[in-house]
Parts: sequence; structure tokens; C-alpha cells
Amino acid sequence: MIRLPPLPTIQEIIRIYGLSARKKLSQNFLLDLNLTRKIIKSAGNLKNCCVVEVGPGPGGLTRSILNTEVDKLIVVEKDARFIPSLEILAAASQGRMKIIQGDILNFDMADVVPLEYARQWQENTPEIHVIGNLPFNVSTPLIIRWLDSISKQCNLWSRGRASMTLTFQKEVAERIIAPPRSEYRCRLSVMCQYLCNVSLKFSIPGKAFVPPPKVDVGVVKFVPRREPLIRQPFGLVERINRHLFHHPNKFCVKSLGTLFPPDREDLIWTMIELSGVGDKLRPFELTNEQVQQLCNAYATIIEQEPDILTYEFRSQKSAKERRQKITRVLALEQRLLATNERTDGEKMQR
Ligand SMILES: C[S@@+](CC[C@H](N)C(=O)[O-])C[C@H]1O[C@@H](n2cnc3c(N)ncnc32)[C@H](O)[C@@H]1O
Repeated sequence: MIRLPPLPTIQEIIRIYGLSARKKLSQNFLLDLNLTRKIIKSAGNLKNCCVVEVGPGPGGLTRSILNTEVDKLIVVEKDARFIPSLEILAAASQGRMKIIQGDILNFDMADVVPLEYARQWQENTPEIHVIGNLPFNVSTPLIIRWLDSISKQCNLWSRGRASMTLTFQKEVAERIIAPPRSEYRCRLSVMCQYLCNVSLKFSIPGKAFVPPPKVDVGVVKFVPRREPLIRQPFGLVERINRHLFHHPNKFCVKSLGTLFPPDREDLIWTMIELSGVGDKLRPFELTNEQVQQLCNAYATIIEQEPDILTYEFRSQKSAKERRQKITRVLALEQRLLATNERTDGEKMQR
């Protein structure tokens, strides 16, 4: 293990630089180095890896990352007040740490991760990890955005199957990992699980943070799957799940009904029949595989009847906008499916 030289404690850094947590920005600091160590341990072996830490704040987690044999650490922090304290860590890091002041929501991490850490998607251990204790109102939209990138193997995930260890409000963490029939099972569960192996590593009581949030926190690890459990474009999977979980406790036929125009009820039954998923199941009971069967059935239906999408995109203002949106969606979905098939073909040839 690499040890950092003696440094002021995080509490001292906060005092010296006057780094009070800003409630407006939902800032809660983790100052207990036993907990920061535990988070970093749950990310896995970081030896010779490149880590991107999002929202390092005063640098508690950052120190624990630097105390491993990590090869490169890139931190992305939005709040300029933290940069001088992070510079102290960078100076002690023996050239391993780089600071970027920026908003992770408008930032492509692939731009800053050196190519030497890139690996083939199919390779065993990811060499790139993302770690972060972000405000809850940032972490959930961010994970959806990153799942989209994982599905397309773009942005950071054009460099391989980078894993993520992130904190969430405990209840959101429970939703992410919820198995079928769990009270927490929802759209987020399927969206996360079809693309990643997800595990709740441990929970941290809110009172461990300064200032303490009103809720407890869950540390979740995401490892992108080599093959997604649902082999359809992200937008299509998202659409089906959005409709399905609109009524999580009613029979699926009720939720699926909203996918089709009122005069095409027949398509609900076509979808049920094509999927082989019984009509007496409720969305929260569906396995990821059953959601896949429903997505495949829907894809077959819109392939045969693309006009059905006119109903799905009825909120677009004019008929012209609707047509443009449908053309874009279909072209994108077809392109993505073609890419998947090509990759499969190439794999089979090897
Ligand atoms: C909950 S605090 C945690 C700080 C530190 N990681 C810790 O555990 O003590 C969240 C941090 O994320 C930063 N942050 C919030 N939104 C961000 C964004 N969009 N991009 C980058 N950093 C962000 C905040 O400024 C703050 O430093």
C-alpha cells in the first residue's frame, strides 16, 4: 500500500480553508476515514488502475483512493472553493492525481482518461473505476445517463467496462438492487440490472456525514455486464419500463395498454402472446428476462407497424415534429440493433 506523507486532517483543511458545506448544493462531507476506506475497499482492487472521482469536496474519499496503489486519479469537482485543498493532495500524490474543475453533468470522462487504461469490452477486470459520493439530486440522473452510455459503449465506456461505486439515498440503493417481487422493484431496478451486475455493499447512517442528511446512505457497486440481459436499444427498454411501472401492482396488460392507441387493444394481446409472459403477472413480479421478452415483442410489433409510434410520441406538437421524431428513433434503434448483430457476428467468427 502506498502511504501519503503526513498531511493536515480533513477537519483541519476544512477549518483552514473555511470550507463549510453548502446546504443549497446538498453538500454532506464524509470525514470518518474508516468509512472512506471501506467505500474504496468495496470498489475492488485499484492497483495499477485509473480512477475518476466525482465530487471530491474536501478530499476524504480522495485520500483513501490515494492510499491504494492506484496508478492515476482524476477528480472532477464543480465547486471552486475545494480546488486549493485538493491541490495539497495532488502535490502529495507523487504525480498520480489530476484535478479538473467542472460539472460532471456536462463532462465526458473519456476525454481525460489516458488511452493506456483502455481495455476490450470483453476483458475480465476493468482497469477504470468511477467512484463518488455526490449529492442525491445529481447521482440518480447521472446513473441513468451513464447507463445509456454503457448500453452504447460510448463516452467513458468506449474505453471498456469501467465499474462504478457510488452512494445513493438508501431507499434509492434498495430500488437499484431490488429483485422481482420486492417492494422496492421499479423501473430503475430493471434499467440498472439489465446492463450491470449491481450490489449494495453496505449502508452508512446519515449521522456519519457532516452535516447529517435526514436519510441513510447506501454504497452501490455497478459492474457493466459483458452482454446486456435485454438486447434492445436503451430508448426502447426505457419506454417499455416507463409504461410497465406506471402501475407496478396492476396486471401488466393495464400498463401495456398505454403503449398503444385506444382502438388498437388487440396489440396488447399480440404483445403478451409474442412475449410468452402470462397476462396475470404484475410489473413488480417480472424478472429481467420477462421484461426482455416483452421488449422483444414490442420491437417486433413496431417493426411491422411503425405507425404505432405516432401514438407514443403524440406529445410532439405538430405532425411534422412527430414524423421527424419517429424517423429519428427508428433509425437510431435500427442502427444500434445492426451494431449489436455485427458485434455478435464478429464474436462468432473469432
Ligand atoms: C455530498 S458532497 C461529498 C463530498 C466528498 N466526496 C465527501 O464524501 O466528503 C458532494 C460533492 O460533489 C460536488 N458536486 C456536486 N455536484 C457536482 C457536479 N455536477 N459535478 C461535480 N461535482 C459536483 C459538490 O461540490 C461536493 O463537493
